[in-house]
Amino acid sequence: MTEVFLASRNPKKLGEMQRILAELLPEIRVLGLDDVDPYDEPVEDAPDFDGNALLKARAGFERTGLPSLADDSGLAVDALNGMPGVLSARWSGRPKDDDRNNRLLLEQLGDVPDERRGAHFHASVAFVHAGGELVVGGDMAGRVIREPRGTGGFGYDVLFVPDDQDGALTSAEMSPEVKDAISHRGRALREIAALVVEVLQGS
Ligand SMILES: O=P(O)(O)OP(=O)(O)OP(=O)(O)OC[C@H]1O[C@@H](n2cnc3c(O)ncnc32)[C@H](O)[C@@H]1O
Ligand SMILES: [Mg+2]
Repeated sequence: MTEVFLASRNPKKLGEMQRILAELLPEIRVLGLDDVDPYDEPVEDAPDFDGNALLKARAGFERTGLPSLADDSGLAVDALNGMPGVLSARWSGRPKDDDRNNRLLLEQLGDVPDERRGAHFHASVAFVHAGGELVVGGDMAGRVIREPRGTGGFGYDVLFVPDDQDGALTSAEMSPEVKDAISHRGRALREIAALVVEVLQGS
């Protein structure tokens, strides 16, 4: 069984990446941080998504010796000048809490009219292995609505209506397959996939 380490503690994110990778490499085992001996995880203090993805993937490779992937992602809201951005996970403070983050975002955007509620998700996916490292990005454009809708996905999905798919459903109301097809994470992971497959099949 081919193994890749995915340096993430977010089970929903891990699940999405596992799903997308399984399509490309049916015999793949994706290990998360909970599946390996604990190590001191790096503080996600880089100024941008690429930097944070790389520092998580580098630490993963150094500690496990396995080809390692990491995703750093977030929601960039136009009316907030691109925030929460790299601060998305803990926007309303520690410990990380998706519902509290969503409530805070809604409050902050309370006076922002519909035509100025544009936003996009970004994911940077880094891949670090014995032969080198690479980072690629993907985006999903849309807008922030005024109350949560849907039970799928995670994080800010309940508040986000992607422009794709007629701009009707939130990314929490879409099937997992549709979200993967249009999401920031799906786009970035599919772009990096050829190299991942090559490295994993050769190992
Ligand atoms: O760092 P790891 O351990 O991978 O897990 P994390 O949840 O802390 O992940 P990030 O540091 O990359 O923060 C990403 C945050 O951005 C938000 N986010 C990212 N992708 C999302 C998506 O597809 N749908 C909804 N929210 C998303 C959500 O709040 C995440 O917690
Ligand atoms: Mg994080």
